[in-house]
Amino acid sequence: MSGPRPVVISGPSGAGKSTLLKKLLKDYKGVFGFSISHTTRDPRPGEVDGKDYHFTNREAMQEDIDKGEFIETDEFSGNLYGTSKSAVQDVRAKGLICILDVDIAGVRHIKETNLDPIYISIQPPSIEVLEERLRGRATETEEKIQSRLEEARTDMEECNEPGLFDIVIVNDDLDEAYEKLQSVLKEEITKVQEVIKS
Ligand SMILES: Nc1ncnc2c1ncn2[C@@H]1O[C@H](COP(=O)(O)OP(=O)(O)OP(=O)(O)O)[C@@H](O)[C@H]1O
Ligand SMILES: Nc1nc2c(ncn2[C@@H]2O[C@H](COP(=O)(O)O)[C@@H](O)[C@H]2O)c(=O)[nH]1
Repeated sequence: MSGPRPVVISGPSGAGKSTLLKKLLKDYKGVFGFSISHTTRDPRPGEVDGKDYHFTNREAMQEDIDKGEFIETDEFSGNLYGTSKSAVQDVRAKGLICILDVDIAGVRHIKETNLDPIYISIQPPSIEVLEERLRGRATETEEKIQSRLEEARTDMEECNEPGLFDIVIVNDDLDEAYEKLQSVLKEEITKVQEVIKS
């Protein structure tokens, strides 16, 4: 499919991906579109089905996976997550920059496809800060916090693997991290803005 390059955002749970993406989507209305993933986890307070995720159950999701409807899926912290082909096509059909928020296993799966996105890793300044953020968000049980921190240790080690990401952004100061994110995406943003103007 032609159009702007998609963007894959990855990084440990609690690093600040959603915070940065919400700002980006708000500041660049009509430029970006979010690929709405499927998940078997329960919605958090305030999350909306069909907006934040397609909340589903394991049986239904497995059936759709077996039908070949997903680009990639992964088991993360006891739940199934996945990007459906239609989630990406819906955004790209509108000429928008498609943003995918996936874990590091998802990044590796996407590398095997012909999507050709820009790969960005958002990292916390340290595991201690990450733990504080996860606890501060107050959305996970103690067991889930521990399992997410375990996944985070692997992510923090693997993110600097040569060729895996185009850029690793450390989200310490939010404004600085957002500046870096915008600057990596500038070329694609400009392309879409020029199409809008023409
Ligand atoms: N630079 C920052 N400084 C301080 N707090 C931050 C910063 N960035 C994000 N946070 C806070 O950290 C918490 C986790 O952020 P967020 O939910 O965006 O993480 P995430 O990477 O999207 O996690 P997940 O993958 O679990 O969805 C939130 O409470 C958010 O407000
Ligand atoms: N491989 C995939 N990973 C995904 C997808 N959607 C989200 N995620 C990742 O899951 C964890 C946890 O997310 P949370 O919303 O439960 O906190 C996080 O790292 C996301 O990036 C997906 O479609 N595929």
